[in-house]
Amino acid sequence: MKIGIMGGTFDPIHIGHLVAAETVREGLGLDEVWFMPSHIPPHKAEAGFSGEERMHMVELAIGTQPAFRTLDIELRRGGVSYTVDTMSELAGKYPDARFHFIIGTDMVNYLPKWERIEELAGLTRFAAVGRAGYELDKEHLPAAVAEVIDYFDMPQLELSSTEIRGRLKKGRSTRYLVPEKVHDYLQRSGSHAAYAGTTD
Ligand SMILES: Nc1ncnc2c1ncn2[C@@H]1O[C@H](COP(=O)(O)OP(=O)(O)OP(=O)(O)O)[C@@H](O)[C@H]1O
Ligand SMILES: O=C(O)c1ccc[n+]([C@@H]2O[C@H](COP(=O)([O-])O)[C@@H](O)[C@H]2O)c1
Repeated sequence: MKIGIMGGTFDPIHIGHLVAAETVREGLGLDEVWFMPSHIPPHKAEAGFSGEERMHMVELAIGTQPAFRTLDIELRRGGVSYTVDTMSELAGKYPDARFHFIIGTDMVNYLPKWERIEELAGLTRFAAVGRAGYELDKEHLPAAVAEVIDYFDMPQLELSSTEIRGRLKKGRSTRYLVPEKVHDYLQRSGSHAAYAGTTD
């Protein structure tokens, strides 16, 4: 089995995440992509939506693609979600699977700062998808890391969860930027009000 792991904070999930996952699924001929919300992201502020809410929105978002699944391993483990801990747990649980961890090119230059990155590079390959404004730059990476990165072009979507949260805060529309069911959930859950006091 060839499995893509789409890790993220998903605060909330948006169409950029889905296009990234679909691009790599097709490009590598993956059997499945597992969407994995982090508990506490290693290098950024804690999410505004709870883990339960973020997972629920991921479920709503991936509903119609049979190759997409959710993975709650990091939410269940708790604490800071270091990818190396997750991938070594997955390697033990699924010895026959080959994993491809999907990241935007914004994350690539930053890989050397990831927890125990050389160990992680022995546990998974990375599939980097083009993110608007970020060129892939493998030259500054340690060889062991550069070797395990595959690159895929995707339509550039200049979109982030930060943009979605900003819109929610201002009461602006998020329709079409997130899947319809996520949009409806955000409307119903009163998240405009929930985000009114946050700072980003
Ligand atoms: N528009 C996009 N195009 C390509 N990749 C993306 C896009 N948005 C996010 N990603 C990638 O998806 C993964 C998970 O992203 P994450 O959940 O942190 O979303 P984000 O939009 O970057 O969030 P935030 O704005 O809160 O930092 C990361 O590897 C990120 O690079
Ligand atoms: O393990 C690390 O040190 C590490 C550092 C930064 C990001 N990650 C993972 O990369 C994925 C995308 O991160 P983020 O912060 O954009 O949500 C998510 O699964 C994070 O847990 C992992």
